[in-house]
Amino acid sequence: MIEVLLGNIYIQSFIVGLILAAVFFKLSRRVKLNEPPLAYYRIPIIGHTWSFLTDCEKLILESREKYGETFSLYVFGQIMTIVGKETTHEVLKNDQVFDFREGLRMQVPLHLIFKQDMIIEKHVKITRDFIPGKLKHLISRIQKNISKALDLYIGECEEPKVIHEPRKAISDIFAIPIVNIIVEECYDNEDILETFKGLTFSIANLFRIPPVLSFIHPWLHQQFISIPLRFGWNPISKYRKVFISHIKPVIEKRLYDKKRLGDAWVAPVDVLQSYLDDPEVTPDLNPNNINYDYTVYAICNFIFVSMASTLEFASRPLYDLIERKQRYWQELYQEAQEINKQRNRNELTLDDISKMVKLDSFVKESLRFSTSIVGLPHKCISKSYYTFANGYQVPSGRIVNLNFSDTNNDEELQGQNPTEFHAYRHIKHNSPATKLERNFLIFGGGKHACPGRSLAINEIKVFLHQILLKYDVRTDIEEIRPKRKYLGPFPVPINVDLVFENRKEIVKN
Ligand code: HEM
Repeated sequence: MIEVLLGNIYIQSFIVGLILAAVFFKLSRRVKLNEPPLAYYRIPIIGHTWSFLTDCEKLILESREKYGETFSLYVFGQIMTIVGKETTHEVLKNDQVFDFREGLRMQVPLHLIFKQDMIIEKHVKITRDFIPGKLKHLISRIQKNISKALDLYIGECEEPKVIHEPRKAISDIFAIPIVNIIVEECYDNEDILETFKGLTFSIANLFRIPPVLSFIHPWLHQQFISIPLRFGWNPISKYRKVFISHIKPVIEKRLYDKKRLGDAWVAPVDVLQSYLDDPEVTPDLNPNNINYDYTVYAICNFIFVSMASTLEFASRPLYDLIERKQRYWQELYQEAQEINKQRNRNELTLDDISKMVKLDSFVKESLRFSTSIVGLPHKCISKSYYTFANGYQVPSGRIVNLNFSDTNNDEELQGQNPTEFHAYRHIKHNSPATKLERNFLIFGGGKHACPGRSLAINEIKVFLHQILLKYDVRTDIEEIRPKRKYLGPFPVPINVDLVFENRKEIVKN
């Protein structure tokens, strides 16, 4: 019967008419938006993808010049909007409309890796409470651990010592203080160190998978990258066993000591303890009743967020310093020595570290130069569309990227010669590296700005301070920067051999 009906030409025309009417009705109800100009491209489907990957700097600069502050590009099968210095803060401040986590999810489904959104929320809260509240206490441990790690991975260099793959050595050095902050007892446990680093790199590598399927539809890429996770594979599963075998005895001992000593028990100051203090994880202080699954995912989330960015950016200031050795090394050494003398070579306090103003400004300038050309993808999550203050409108679901180079190259925001590395440009504005400002975007901005930034900056400063006092570092390679400056929008990491030698001049009190 149905076949007969469908075979009838009148019925067929009626069905096609209905479908067309439905499509027309839907389209006519869609509000016509005043979208940002879509930059011209020659090849359909490919759009701007090729130039975005091979010469992003030129593509962004030329599009900015031609179309103004806000424009769109067609990359990997979807339109992305790029906003410049005027609109960047509108995106960062408006977290009800522009969501960075959702933006990241389009690339890697972090919510499936860490299982629950709640873990991410709690993690952010714990970082916000823990880092500023405890940094004063942690700074002593950070110094001891960086010093130990330097001894371990660089050591005494009576004779010049070549460090091959310094990026790896620097990651190893930074992993030690970070692990110590997460689980105090485990910082020198090799299995745990390897687990923490392995986990960070496994998740970070997922971001490197090019979203080729997005050429057909972005949804397909998201499904493709989620398939292994939906079928039970998870980068965390690989490390779970080692993790639990080491963390479980630590948790059991803490709970046992707490019960035994009562008020006399001094709780360790670390991230694990912040989770153990949560009644959801440890409802009755019973070691047999710990929500280990939750603890593992929560700690893994902390590891990934704190390690991935710190390890990514930690080596850059050292390379910048070596590249500009003639100009800055001696001056920064003198500042380090002066502060060291004032403290009688005792451990530094946070106040002492904040007195390293030249080093701080140097680190800030180095990080300013480490930002990608465009980045921090935010997804527009408003119900139907959003209208920017400049009048342009973007539909819900649109990815909005920030044009960092527009902010970085602006003379009004950065001062004279913004494209040149000028280490002390931030001193006169009394603007330390941890301060969130319109001209410094590496830590984002608004309500979701990085809550771990004071930890990261202090670690980098302590690391450089100790290097300056102990070593003379050089490279025998003439051009340390790779020929190609950017890979897509990201700066190509520098990783040339470094030669360390003990500093000949003895530090005198
Ligand atoms: C040089 C090192 C670091 C860089 C460049 C960095 C950068 C960033 C950026 C750009 C964001 C997004 C900000 C936004 O949405 O506006 C962010 C968020 C975050 N960072 Fe960092 N970060 C670093 C180190 C750390 C460390 C060491 C921790 C933890 C101890 C940490 C914890 C977090 C958390 C929890 C968030 C999410 C905040 C939220 O969603 O409200 N970061 N970070």
